[in-house]
Amino acid sequence: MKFQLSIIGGGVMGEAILSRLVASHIYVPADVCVSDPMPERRDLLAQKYGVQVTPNNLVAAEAEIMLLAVKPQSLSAAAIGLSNAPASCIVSILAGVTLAQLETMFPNKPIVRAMPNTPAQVGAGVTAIAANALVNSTQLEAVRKIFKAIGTVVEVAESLMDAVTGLSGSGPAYVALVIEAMADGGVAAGLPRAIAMQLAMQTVLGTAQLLSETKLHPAQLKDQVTSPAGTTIAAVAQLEKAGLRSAMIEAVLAATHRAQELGKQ
Ligand SMILES: NC(=O)C1=CN([C@@H]2O[C@H](COP(=O)(O)OP(=O)(O)OC[C@H]3O[C@@H](n4cnc5c(N)ncnc54)[C@H](OP(=O)(O)O)[C@@H]3O)[C@@H](O)[C@H]2O)C=CC1
Ligand SMILES: O=C(O)[C@@H]1CCC=N1
Repeated sequence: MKFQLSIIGGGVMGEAILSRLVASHIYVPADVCVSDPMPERRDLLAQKYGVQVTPNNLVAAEAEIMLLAVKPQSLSAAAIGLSNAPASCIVSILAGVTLAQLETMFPNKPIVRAMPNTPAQVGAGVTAIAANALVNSTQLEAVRKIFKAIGTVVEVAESLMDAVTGLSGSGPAYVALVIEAMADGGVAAGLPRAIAMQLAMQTVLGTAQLLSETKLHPAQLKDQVTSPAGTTIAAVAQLEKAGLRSAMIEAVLAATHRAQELGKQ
């Protein structure tokens, strides 16, 4: 096979995955090909990572693993002529697009559906994967290795992939909104912007680390912070009044439903 790995679509996620794979020496850059329609994008990726680039998806399809990283709306166009792609294994990170749909486009191929997230850019992503019946253990291990390079990997039933998309796939945007809003609150209370941002970010990072390392339930942590008649319970009362928890639940459900809609297009 001409390439060990090809990435169809060198956008935000394509580059995030590529950058970590090259940095961790999982692939030799010359064995990787990225296909993208934009010449400027191709030039940038070739220069920055030393990989092969092409505007032609058929060229990129000559790879052991072909990773689809285009928008769901671009999939039909990107897949033209690829139904008999020589690729040994196909991996899709597209929101909403099901294994059944991919199996129709790529008949009789081993296919893995995956949902990573943007902390992949700094190796702190989380990716859920679900494979079809044709994926063998060597191929699954190779796919796991790709996603381990960008963070942690969990295997889920394919029926849960839209929910994963609604939670962790889209989740970095929710957390970013929370951090921005916390910093705005700090500024409203008189803190300089840069310090407010640092405090907000480190509070989110540190809290996630604390929960992860101690395995405390979030409610126990909240109880540890809330002194009787103190500052925190005054804030928590406001958050409950504003429906923060309900809003977050509805947000994850809305993103899950949207992923289901994207799969129906
Ligand atoms: N962004 C995120 O946080 C996450 C995204 N995803 C999924 O990853 C996929 C990519 O998302 P993202 O990286 O954000 O999107 P981007 O738009 O940044 O990247 C998609 C890339 O594919 C290129 N492209 C368009 N048409 C074709 C084609 N026919 N052949 C080859 N390349 C093509 C685009 O070029 P051009 O811009 O010129 O059209 C663009 O460079 C989506 O399906 C999304 O659902 C999954 C997890 C997280
Ligand atoms: O917003 C989207 O559709 C993509 C999928 C998950 C994160 N971003």
